[in-house]
Amino acid sequence: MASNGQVPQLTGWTGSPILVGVIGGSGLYKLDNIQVVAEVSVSTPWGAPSSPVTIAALPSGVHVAFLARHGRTHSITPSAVPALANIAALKHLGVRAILAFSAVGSLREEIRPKDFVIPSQIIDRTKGVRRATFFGEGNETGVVAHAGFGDPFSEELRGTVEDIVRETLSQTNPSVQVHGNKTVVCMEGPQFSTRAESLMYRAWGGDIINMSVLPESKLAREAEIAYVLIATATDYDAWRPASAAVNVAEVLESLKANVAASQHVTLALLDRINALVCDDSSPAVANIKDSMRMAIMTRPEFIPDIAKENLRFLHPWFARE
Ligand SMILES: CSC[C@H]1O[C@H](OP(=O)(O)O)[C@H](O)[C@@H]1O
Ligand SMILES: Nc1ncnc2[nH]cnc12
Repeated sequence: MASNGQVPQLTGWTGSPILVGVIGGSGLYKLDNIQVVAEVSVSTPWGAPSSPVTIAALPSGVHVAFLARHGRTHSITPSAVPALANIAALKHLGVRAILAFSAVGSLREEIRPKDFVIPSQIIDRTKGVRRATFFGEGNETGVVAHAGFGDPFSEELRGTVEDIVRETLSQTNPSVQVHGNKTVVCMEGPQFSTRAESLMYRAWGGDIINMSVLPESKLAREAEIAYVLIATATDYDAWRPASAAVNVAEVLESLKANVAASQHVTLALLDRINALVCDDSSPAVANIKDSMRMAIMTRPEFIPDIAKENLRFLHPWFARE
């Protein structure tokens, strides 16, 4: 913070690369108890992110980045989140790992409202209205890439995040349970599901449901960023016959406690995840780095210059081939 108490507003970041980014979901619009050192308005070839990126300094001196998915005033619908700009902005700052928070509905009795879930799989129920790739659309028409997405979350970080979340909450929020290896259904929204849909998602093997993990996680994969979802349950969606179907009032009731717990969890995670990704040879970094080079089908001489120029924002190696 500047000596006049104002946070410097920047248009770019010239400090050392920021390795860990946090995307805050519903209710989580800022990080508490971490010193904010700057706010950066990053402009990307895919437009402006949902909010300026807050740069914060941990007591260790490590810098981290924070972005509010729906904007700081929650004014962006799930379908309209500028996910390409959000991921590109974080990548441009140097981010190698994203911890993405999300409020979710529970499709299982044992996942109770206020519990935390670190999922391992996704079922896509979005409706094709969200641009879901950096390759082959918009100014990037003419370059085709197929990223691997069989394991949609970082397999190298997911278990560690789950352990740290469990360890932290056992001290700060002992009644909260932490669930791993679950499947998140991502629906379009903004309306919640019908009871029939909710029952169908259970039959498909869905454990939790949100409106946000796609295309965010796909774009992170294309940006070669390790991505982990930290889901906090707010409700039982619409599948329980004897209970009212989910509504916003019910979500808000759990959200306050979930956000307070998420702040504890974030503080505990940031230094440790940063330590895991600061080494180039760590599996979390090495296993994803350059993965997109192998995923591009179009020969470099056929890729339009504008596409190369834009994609260089994400992958500096791109236009030089
Ligand atoms: C407020 S209920 C529906 C809304 O909440 C979740 O948002 P986020 O993932 O950003 O926490 C869910 O995905 C919906 O967008
Ligand atoms: N039941 C639900 N469906 C979709 N997104 C949600 N976010 C929180 N609860 C949800």
